[in-house]
Amino acid sequence: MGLLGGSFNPAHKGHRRVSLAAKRALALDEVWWLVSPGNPLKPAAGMAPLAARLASAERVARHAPIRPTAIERRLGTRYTVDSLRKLVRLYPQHRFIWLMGADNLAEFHRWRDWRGIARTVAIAVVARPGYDGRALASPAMGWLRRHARPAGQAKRWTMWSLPALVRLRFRPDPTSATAIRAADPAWHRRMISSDRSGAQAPES
Ligand SMILES: Nc1ncnc2c1ncn2[C@@H]1O[C@H](COP(=O)(O)OP(=O)(O)OP(=O)(O)O)[C@@H](O)[C@H]1O
Ligand SMILES: O=C(O)c1ccc[n+]([C@@H]2O[C@H](COP(=O)([O-])O)[C@@H](O)[C@H]2O)c1
Repeated sequence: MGLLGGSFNPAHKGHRRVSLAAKRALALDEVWWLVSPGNPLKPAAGMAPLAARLASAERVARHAPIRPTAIERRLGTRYTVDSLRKLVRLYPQHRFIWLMGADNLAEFHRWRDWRGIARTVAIAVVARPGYDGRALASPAMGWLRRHARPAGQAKRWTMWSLPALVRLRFRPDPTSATAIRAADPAWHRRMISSDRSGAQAPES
């Protein structure tokens, strides 16, 4: 399974494209979207309610092998390292790979126990316009570089010993939630609040 964590404030076609391209490149069954209760590094101001963000994710993921979830709310976790440790225990039948855009890799050294994340699951980084240079020069990459695997072997990721990092290059997609919010600050008011915001386990 691929895991794409995010604020999804709101979800957009970049999330969908990246997920489907990663699914193909890594031969994944599905991509689960972890719609975050709140990114620990982002201010709460300007963050739409979880129900609206999850509803936007459900809309964007429609008819795709993508499962939007608010599982971190159910697990009571906010830091990725905690979420991943719980998911790995909860779903021993699955192997997980963490997907993230290059913008997140550029900041990865600020995440709680980021080396612990890399020791828990494999990581796939997707190129993102404007961020790739910074991501490559980032403090986390200084450590992760020695664990890099060739993209040509990406489909074998479940065989890799950890830590393992693969950089995937697809046609870059410049879509960003920041630009969408700037053009339409009230987007979340139109989202029908969903009963499912209580965060289904993906298989429940
Ligand atoms: N266009 C894109 N190309 C590659 N990765 C992306 C793209 N958009 C989002 N991502 C990745 O998806 C994950 C969730 O992103 P997020 O929900 O923060 O969207 P965003 O567009 O980056 O939002 P914001 O502009 O508010 O920071 C992150 O790992 C991010 O890097
Ligand atoms: O665990 C951390 O310290 C941490 C710090 C910043 C971001 N994250 C996670 O990174 C993912 C992407 O967040 P965002 O807001 O850039 O979409 C999301 O799952 C967050 O919970 C996690």
